[in-house]
Amino acid sequence: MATDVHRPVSPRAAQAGPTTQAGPTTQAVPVPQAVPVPQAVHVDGLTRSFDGRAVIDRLRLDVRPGEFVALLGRSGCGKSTLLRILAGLDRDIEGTVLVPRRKAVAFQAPRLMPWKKVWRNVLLGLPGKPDRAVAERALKEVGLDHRTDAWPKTLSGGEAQRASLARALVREPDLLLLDEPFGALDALTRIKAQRLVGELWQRRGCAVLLVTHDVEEAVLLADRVLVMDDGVIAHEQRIDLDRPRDITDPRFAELRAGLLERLGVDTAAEAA
Ligand SMILES: Nc1ncnc2c1ncn2[C@@H]1O[C@H](COP(=O)(O)OP(=O)(O)OP(=O)(O)O)[C@@H](O)[C@H]1O
Repeated sequence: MATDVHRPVSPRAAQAGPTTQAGPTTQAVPVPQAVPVPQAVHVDGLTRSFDGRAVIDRLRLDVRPGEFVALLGRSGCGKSTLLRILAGLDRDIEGTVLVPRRKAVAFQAPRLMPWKKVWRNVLLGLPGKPDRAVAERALKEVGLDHRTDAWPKTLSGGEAQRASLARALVREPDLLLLDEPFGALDALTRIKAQRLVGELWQRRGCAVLLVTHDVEEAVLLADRVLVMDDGVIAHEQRIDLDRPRDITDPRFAELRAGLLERLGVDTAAEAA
């Protein structure tokens, strides 16, 4: 797997390491290079400051190839900032960030170009001549091939989000970064979209990092749930449930309650 290095890393640091503690900061190198690493994501000593305030503070994180990781945390704790850094959209950082070259990102807003038909939106930014068949295959995978020639403004919210997912899939990512992709969807469409992402992940085998506010969604989909606080990964919970997951399973409820507690939500008050 070809890897983008956003900062230098020693061969030792590129090995699998602990995931929840901060490490030393390294010097910046402007040119990304390809190196083989055993992780889909390796972050060490990552710091990102805005106006002198470190929103991310010597953060450490590893994600294995093919692993599904969900990232929770209170509003403003830096989840989207971390995702943008992993996507290569923000390079004003200190520390080490290694991510696969093949990565794709989908945001809460589908970000489709209104003047391009759905299939052309799916291929947006891909090098080479647009190949409609490639777009059609991805649209079929997300159940949207019947809207191949539609204009974005005629899509429902759920359809637009599926088009956005198709755009991510055509990149054949080793790492799929999802920033609240279901946040704007109604409850039923959201459940369908969650299922779809779960299926796509199992079929594609890529690593996924999902930023969400929804604890249930995190427990439903992820192998591991991380809670971000004070600029670091403050808590990590492995989800040891078989798939497909049953939200009525008492263990599911237990994991959900434990995470809510970590997030400072009073579950007794919630149940009342
Ligand atoms: N470009 C920027 N300039 C200044 N401050 C910023 C910038 N981008 C993010 N921040 C600040 O960094 C902090 C983290 O923002 P971020 O969007 O990463 O939080 P988040 O955890 O994703 O929040 P939410 O869950 O509400 O989406 C916030 O205090 C935000 O105001």
